[in-house]
Amino acid sequence: MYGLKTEASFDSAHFLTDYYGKCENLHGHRWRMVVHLESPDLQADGTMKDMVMDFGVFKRAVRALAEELDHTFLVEEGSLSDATLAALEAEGFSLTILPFRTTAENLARYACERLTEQGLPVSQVDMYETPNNCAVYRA
Ligand SMILES: Nc1nc2c(c(=O)[nH]1)N=C([C@H](O)[C@H](O)COP(=O)(O)OP(=O)(O)OP(=O)(O)O)CN2
Ligand SMILES: [Zn+2]
Repeated sequence: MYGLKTEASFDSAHFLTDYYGKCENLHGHRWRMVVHLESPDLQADGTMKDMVMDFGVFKRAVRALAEELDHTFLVEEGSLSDATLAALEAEGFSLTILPFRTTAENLARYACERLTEQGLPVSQVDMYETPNNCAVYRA
Protein backbone atom coordinates (compact mmCIF):
# COMPACT_ATOMS: atom_id res chain seq x y z
CA MET A 1 0.00 0.00 0.00
CA TYR A 2 1.28 3.47 -0.89
CA GLY A 3 0.50 6.60 1.05
CA LEU A 4 0.81 10.37 0.74
CA LYS A 5 0.28 13.02 3.38
CA THR A 6 -0.06 16.78 3.24
CA GLU A 7 -1.57 19.41 5.47
CA ALA A 8 -3.05 22.88 5.60
CA SER A 9 -4.30 25.09 8.41
CA PHE A 10 -7.16 27.51 8.77
CA ASP A 11 -8.28 29.98 11.42
CA SER A 12 -11.96 29.79 12.21
CA ALA A 13 -14.38 30.68 14.96
CA HIS A 14 -16.94 28.28 16.38
CA PHE A 15 -18.84 27.31 19.48
CA LEU A 16 -20.27 24.00 20.60
CA THR A 17 -24.02 23.84 20.97
CA ASP A 18 -25.32 22.23 24.17
CA TYR A 19 -21.81 22.11 25.63
CA TYR A 20 -21.56 22.87 29.31
CA GLY A 21 -18.19 24.54 29.67
CA LYS A 22 -16.08 27.22 28.08
CA CYS A 23 -16.53 25.85 24.54
CA GLU A 24 -20.19 26.90 24.53
CA ASN A 25 -18.84 30.43 24.05
CA LEU A 26 -17.73 31.75 20.70
CA HIS A 27 -13.98 31.18 20.33
CA GLY A 28 -11.44 30.40 17.67
CA HIS A 29 -8.84 27.84 16.73
CA ARG A 30 -6.05 27.47 14.26
CA TRP A 31 -7.29 24.16 12.88
CA ARG A 32 -4.57 21.95 11.43
CA MET A 33 -5.84 19.49 8.87
CA VAL A 34 -3.57 16.59 7.95
CA VAL A 35 -4.84 14.53 5.02
CA HIS A 36 -3.64 10.99 4.25
CA LEU A 37 -4.10 9.26 0.90
CA GLU A 38 -3.72 5.54 0.33
CA SER A 39 -3.59 3.48 -2.82
CA PRO A 40 -2.60 -0.12 -3.54
CA ASP A 41 -1.25 0.89 -6.94
CA LEU A 42 0.65 3.72 -8.55
CA GLN A 43 -0.65 5.41 -11.70
CA ALA A 44 0.38 3.45 -14.76
CA ASP A 45 1.10 6.23 -17.23
CA GLY A 46 0.85 9.92 -17.99
CA THR A 47 2.25 12.81 -15.99
CA MET A 48 1.46 11.07 -12.70
CA LYS A 49 3.12 7.78 -13.69
CA ASP A 50 4.46 5.96 -10.61
CA MET A 51 2.73 8.39 -8.25
CA VAL A 52 -0.36 7.96 -6.08
CA MET A 53 -1.10 11.53 -7.14
CA ASP A 54 1.03 14.58 -7.89
CA PHE A 55 1.81 16.36 -4.60
CA GLY A 56 0.96 19.62 -6.40
CA VAL A 57 -2.58 18.47 -7.22
CA PHE A 58 -2.99 17.01 -3.72
CA LYS A 59 -1.79 20.07 -1.82
CA ARG A 60 -3.85 22.44 -3.97
CA ALA A 61 -7.04 20.49 -3.19
CA VAL A 62 -6.29 20.50 0.56
CA ARG A 63 -5.29 24.17 0.56
CA ALA A 64 -8.45 25.13 -1.37
CA LEU A 65 -10.63 23.51 1.28
CA ALA A 66 -8.66 25.22 4.07
CA GLU A 67 -8.98 28.54 2.21
CA GLU A 68 -12.75 28.08 1.99
CA LEU A 69 -12.99 27.70 5.78
CA ASP A 70 -10.30 30.23 6.71
CA HIS A 71 -11.42 33.31 8.65
CA THR A 72 -15.03 32.20 8.66
CA PHE A 73 -17.38 31.49 11.53
CA LEU A 74 -18.25 27.78 11.46
CA VAL A 75 -21.90 27.68 12.46
CA GLU A 76 -23.92 24.55 13.14
CA GLU A 77 -27.13 24.81 11.15
CA GLY A 78 -30.03 25.71 13.44
CA SER A 79 -27.82 26.81 16.33
CA LEU A 80 -28.40 30.55 15.84
CA SER A 81 -31.65 32.36 15.10
CA ASP A 82 -32.31 33.71 11.62
CA ALA A 83 -32.17 37.21 13.11
CA THR A 84 -28.68 36.58 14.53
CA LEU A 85 -27.45 35.13 11.24
CA ALA A 86 -28.90 38.09 9.34
CA ALA A 87 -27.25 40.54 11.75
CA LEU A 88 -23.85 38.83 11.40
CA GLU A 89 -24.15 38.81 7.62
CA ALA A 90 -25.24 42.46 7.63
CA GLU A 91 -22.01 43.26 9.52
CA GLY A 92 -20.07 41.56 6.75
CA PHE A 93 -18.98 38.50 8.73
CA SER A 94 -18.24 35.41 6.72
CA LEU A 95 -20.24 32.39 7.85
CA THR A 96 -19.89 28.72 6.95
CA ILE A 97 -23.13 26.97 7.84
CA LEU A 98 -22.55 23.26 8.47
CA PRO A 99 -25.16 20.55 9.06
CA PHE A 100 -23.42 19.20 12.14
CA ARG A 101 -22.04 20.18 15.54
CA THR A 102 -18.65 21.72 14.81
CA THR A 103 -16.49 19.23 16.70
CA ALA A 104 -13.04 18.31 15.45
CA GLU A 105 -14.39 14.79 14.77
CA ASN A 106 -17.15 16.09 12.48
CA LEU A 107 -14.81 18.53 10.75
CA ALA A 108 -12.36 15.69 10.07
CA ARG A 109 -15.18 13.64 8.49
CA TYR A 110 -16.37 16.67 6.51
CA ALA A 111 -12.89 17.27 5.08
CA CYS A 112 -12.62 13.58 4.18
CA GLU A 113 -15.97 13.67 2.36
CA ARG A 114 -15.23 16.91 0.51
CA LEU A 115 -11.85 15.66 -0.75
CA THR A 116 -13.15 12.18 -1.58
CA GLU A 117 -15.87 13.82 -3.72
CA GLN A 118 -13.05 15.34 -5.78
CA GLY A 119 -11.62 11.89 -6.49
CA LEU A 120 -8.80 11.86 -3.93
CA PRO A 121 -8.22 8.41 -2.37
CA VAL A 122 -8.45 9.76 1.19
CA SER A 123 -7.82 7.19 3.91
CA GLN A 124 -7.65 9.45 6.96
CA VAL A 125 -7.97 13.06 8.10
CA ASP A 126 -6.41 14.30 11.34
CA MET A 127 -8.05 17.51 12.56
CA TYR A 128 -6.01 19.28 15.22
CA GLU A 129 -8.09 21.68 17.27
CA THR A 130 -5.10 22.60 19.38
CA PRO A 131 -1.46 21.58 18.97
CA ASN A 132 -2.05 18.69 21.41
CA ASN A 133 -5.62 17.63 20.64
CA CYS A 134 -6.51 15.92 17.42
CA ALA A 135 -9.57 14.05 16.11
CA VAL A 136 -9.02 11.33 13.54
CA TYR A 137 -11.48 10.20 10.87
CA ARG A 138 -10.69 7.09 8.83
CA ALA A 139 -12.56 6.53 5.60
N1 LIG B 1 -13.63 15.20 21.45
C1 LIG B 1 -13.75 16.54 21.40
N2 LIG B 1 -13.69 17.24 22.54
C2 LIG B 1 -13.79 18.57 22.48
C3 LIG B 1 -13.94 19.22 21.26
C4 LIG B 1 -14.01 18.45 20.08
O1 LIG B 1 -14.15 18.97 18.96
N3 LIG B 1 -13.90 17.12 20.19
N4 LIG B 1 -13.98 20.57 21.23
C5 LIG B 1 -13.89 21.32 22.31
C6 LIG B 1 -13.88 22.82 22.19
O2 LIG B 1 -14.05 23.24 20.88
C7 LIG B 1 -12.70 23.58 22.83
O3 LIG B 1 -12.40 24.75 22.13
C8 LIG B 1 -11.47 22.84 23.08
O4 LIG B 1 -11.27 23.05 24.42
P1 LIG B 1 -9.97 22.67 25.20
O5 LIG B 1 -9.56 21.30 24.90
O6 LIG B 1 -10.23 23.00 26.58
O7 LIG B 1 -8.93 23.61 24.48
P2 LIG B 1 -8.05 24.77 25.03
O8 LIG B 1 -7.41 25.46 23.88
O9 LIG B 1 -8.81 25.64 25.91
O10 LIG B 1 -6.96 23.92 25.75
P3 LIG B 1 -6.20 24.17 27.09
O11 LIG B 1 -5.42 22.90 27.24
O12 LIG B 1 -7.21 24.37 28.17
O13 LIG B 1 -5.37 25.37 26.85
C9 LIG B 1 -13.83 20.70 23.63
N5 LIG B 1 -13.74 19.30 23.62
ZN1 LIG C 1 -13.33 24.96 20.09
